Amino acid sequence: MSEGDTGLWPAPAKLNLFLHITGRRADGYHLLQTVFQFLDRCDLLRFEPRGDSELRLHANLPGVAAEDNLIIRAAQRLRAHVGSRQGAEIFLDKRLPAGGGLGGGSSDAATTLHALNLLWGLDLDEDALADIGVGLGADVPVFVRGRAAWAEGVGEKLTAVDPPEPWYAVLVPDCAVSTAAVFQDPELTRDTPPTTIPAFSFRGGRNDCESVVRARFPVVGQALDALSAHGQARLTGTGACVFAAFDERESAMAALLACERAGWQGFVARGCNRSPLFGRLPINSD
Ligand SMILES: C[C@@](CO)(OP(=O)(O)O)[C@H](O)COP(=O)(O)OP(=O)(O)OC[C@H]1O[C@@H](n2ccc(N)nc2=O)[C@H](O)[C@@H]1O
Ligand SMILES: Nc1ncnc2c1ncn2[C@@H]1O[C@H](COP(=O)(O)OP(=O)(O)O)[C@@H](O)[C@H]1O
Repeated sequence: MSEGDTGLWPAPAKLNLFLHITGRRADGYHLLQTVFQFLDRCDLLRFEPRGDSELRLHANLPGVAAEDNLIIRAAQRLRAHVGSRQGAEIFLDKRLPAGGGLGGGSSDAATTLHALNLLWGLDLDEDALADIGVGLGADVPVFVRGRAAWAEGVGEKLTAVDPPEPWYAVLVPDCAVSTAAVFQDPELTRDTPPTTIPAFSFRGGRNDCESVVRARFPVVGQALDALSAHGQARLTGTGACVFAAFDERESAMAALLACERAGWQGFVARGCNRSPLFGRLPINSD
């Protein structure tokens, strides 16, 4: 798929600018406070109608069966919600690392909900799509709504915010971090006192998962240390990706190049408070 193809739908990455764990629900899920901001780095999807009820996925994502892919699961939930049996041919050009804390799977699901809502003429509003999305994962609603957000609860209670939109150098350590394993670790900090939006500085911020991830996945700690030589390095989500913010693209590129010379892989991307998906959608384009 080439980016000039007008039939392409972007599914952007996100960063967690900070992540505090403030408690735990009776069902074991953790209560969080976090800020989500999008990146202009995206997976690309294409959707074509079918004359039958088949949902077919063509994806360059080895290791994830089509029926487990959040794209197919999103399409099935959407159909179940409206009682439709419409089919689709779906193409995924996976560009974001999977399982890196960049939310690519959740973002693919959100883009699928918006695109099939349009393709199938369902006319569901954003609230309905976000409700369908939260059943797929706590991160899906923020991608459906497409606005940088302060998030609470398990990540589904969203308040739109407008942090600075810096350039980020992102390192992608060669390891997959299991979100469930991090949340099960007895050493995890679970009692950070809740803070408020006005009290929070969008420039800084701590990730409560960092010490557990450093202990379990030394390569992530090494990536944080490598990037720390150039800026304030943080973990996104439960990792494995780490990032640092820069005012200028050139500074982010210089940091990335220095890390690449030391053997790391990564990319530079711009922070966006409006999801790149909004450039594609006919709704909410105010
Ligand atoms: C913590 C975040 C921050 O963005 O991490 P990343 O996935 O982005 O790294 C996300 O909210 C993750 O959301 P998501 O990736 O959808 O997690 P899920 O699949 O719903 O949950 C995976 C497992 O993690 C644990 N879990 C997840 C979220 C949460 N608030 N509390 C939890 O305890 C649960 O054990 C759950 O079984
Ligand atoms: N479309 C998809 N893209 C990426 N991962 C997917 C997708 N569908 C299902 N998955 C599964 O979800 C897991 C988490 O994916 P992802 O959202 O990329 O990471 P994270 O939750 O760390 O931000 C992957 O390891 C993979 O097993």
